Amino acid sequence: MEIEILQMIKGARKAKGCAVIIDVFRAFSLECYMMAGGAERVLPVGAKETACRLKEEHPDYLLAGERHGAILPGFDMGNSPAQAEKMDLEGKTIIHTTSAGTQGVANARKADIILTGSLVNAKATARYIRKENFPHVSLVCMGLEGKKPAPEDLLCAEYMKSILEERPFDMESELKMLRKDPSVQKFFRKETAEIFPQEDYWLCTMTDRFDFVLQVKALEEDVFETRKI
Ligand SMILES: O=C(O)[C@H](CS(=O)(=O)O)OP(=O)(O)O
Repeated sequence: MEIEILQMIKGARKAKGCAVIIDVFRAFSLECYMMAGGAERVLPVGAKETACRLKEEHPDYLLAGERHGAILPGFDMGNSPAQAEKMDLEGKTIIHTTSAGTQGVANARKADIILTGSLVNAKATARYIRKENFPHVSLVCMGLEGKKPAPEDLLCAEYMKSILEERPFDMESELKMLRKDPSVQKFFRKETAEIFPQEDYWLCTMTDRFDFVLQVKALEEDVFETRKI
C-alpha cells in the first residue's frame, strides 16, 4: 500500500485512490457527532449558495455551516460538535458547508473513494483501509480554511499512517503538544469563545471515540452524501 500525506486544497486536488479528507477542527469531527446523534445522512457541499438552494428545495433538511468559523446567517447550526450534541438530529438530513473540510471533498475529483478523517474515528477508518487493502491512500490535511497547514490534521494523518504501517504512536504526548500550539488557543480565549467553544476542542480530540467509518459519494455537481459504512 502506497501512502501519501497531502496538504490543503492543492492536496485534495491531487488525491487519488482512497482519499481521506481530514478536518479535525471541526468539520469531520462534527459529521461523526451528527451521525452518532442519529442523523440519517449529511450532505457536504462546497458553495454556500448550493447549500441554501438545497434548503429551499428541502425545507425539512437542516442547514449547518460556517465561514471563518462563524455560523452563516439564516443557518440552523454552525460547525460545532458541542452545539450538535444539544440538538435532536434523529433521522435528519443535514446540509453542511465549511471553509476547509467540505471544500476538500468538493476538490477531490481524482479520488476513487472518499472517506472523512478526524481523530474521533481515526482508528476505525485506518482499520477499514487496511482491510480493504487499497493500493494507494491519500491522507489530505485540510488545515485552516484549506489554505494554511494545521497541526491537528497532520497529527491525525500521522496517526492513521502509523496504524496502516502497524507502528506504535504516542497519542498522549502528541495531544499534550497540540494543546500548547498557538493555533488552538482560539478554543481557550474568552474573545473567541462564542465561535470556537472550548468544549469543541475536547470533543474533537476524543481519539477513537467512534467505531464507524464515514464514506462520501457524489450526488450532483458540488453536492455529496456522507453515510456510515
Ligand atoms: O469551523 C471551523 O472550525 C473551521 C473554520 S477554519 O477553517 O478553521 O477557519 O472550518 P472547517 O472546514 O471545519 O475547518
